[in-house]
Amino acid sequence: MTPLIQLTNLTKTLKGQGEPRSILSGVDLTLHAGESVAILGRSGSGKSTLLSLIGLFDRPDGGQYLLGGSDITRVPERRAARLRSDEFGFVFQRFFLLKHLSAAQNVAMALVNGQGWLPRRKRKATVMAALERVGIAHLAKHKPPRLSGGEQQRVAIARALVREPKVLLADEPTGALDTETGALVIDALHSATDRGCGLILVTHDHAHANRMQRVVRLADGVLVTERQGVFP
Ligand SMILES: Nc1ncnc2c1ncn2[C@@H]1O[C@H](COP(=O)(O)OP(=O)(O)OP(=O)(O)O)[C@@H](O)[C@H]1O
Repeated sequence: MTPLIQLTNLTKTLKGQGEPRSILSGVDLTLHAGESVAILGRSGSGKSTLLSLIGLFDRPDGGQYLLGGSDITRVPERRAARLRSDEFGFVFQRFFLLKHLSAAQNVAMALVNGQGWLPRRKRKATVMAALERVGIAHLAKHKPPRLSGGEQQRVAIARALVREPKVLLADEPTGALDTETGALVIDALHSATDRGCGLILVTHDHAHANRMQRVVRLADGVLVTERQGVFP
C-alpha cells in the first residue's frame, strides 16, 4: 500500500541572525493510513520544525517528501495552501478558538474554507458528528470561556477533523493540560485513526507517546525508532 507520507533523508538548516544551524540532517519517516506515530525529543531538537515541513508551512533544503506517492518536496506555496486545507488537520498547544462563537460554530468555521458553503442541515450534522467523535456533542452550544482546557482542546480537535483530513498533526496538544485531561485529549486524537487518518503527535509526555502505535525520537537531526508498531 502506498504510504500517506514518506520522508527520505530530509534536511533543514535554519538561518537566523547568527550562523546557519542544521536542525534536520537526514530524517526518514513513513506513515500509513490509520497509523499513529509519536515524536519525542529534547527541547530545541527540531520537532516543531519537522512538523512544519510535514504540514507544508515550510520546505526542506534537501531530501524527498512524498504525500500519497506524489512528490511535494518543492511544492509552490499556492498548491501547498490547498494541500494544507484539503489533506491536513492541525492541533496546537494553544486552542485558537474564537471566544464569542459556540463550540459548534468554531468547528463550523473549518467548513467555510475551500469547500463552499454546505446546506445548513448537512453542515449541522457534519459539525455534530465531529463533536460526537471527540465526546463533547453535549457541549455544542457552549462558548469557550465556559469550557475547561481539555474540552476546548477537544473542540479544536473536532475542528481539525471535520473536513476528514488524511493526516492529523498535533504539536504538544496536551502541553497546557494536566495528565488526566491530557489523556482524554489523546483519546480524541486517536479517534482520528479509526477512519484511516494518519496521526503524528509531538509530545514530551512518555505516557501519551506510548499510546501511539509507534514512537520515534528526534536526536542529532535524525529520527530514531524507540518502539516499533505493528503495521499489517
Ligand atoms: N525561524 C527560526 N529561525 C532560527 N532558528 C529557529 C527558528 N525556528 C526555530 N529555530 C531554532 O531551531 C531549533 C529547533 O526548534 P524547534 O521549535 O523545531 O524545536 P522543538 O524540538 O520543537 O522544541 P520544543 O520542544 O522546545 O518546542 C531551536 O534551537 C530553535 O531555537
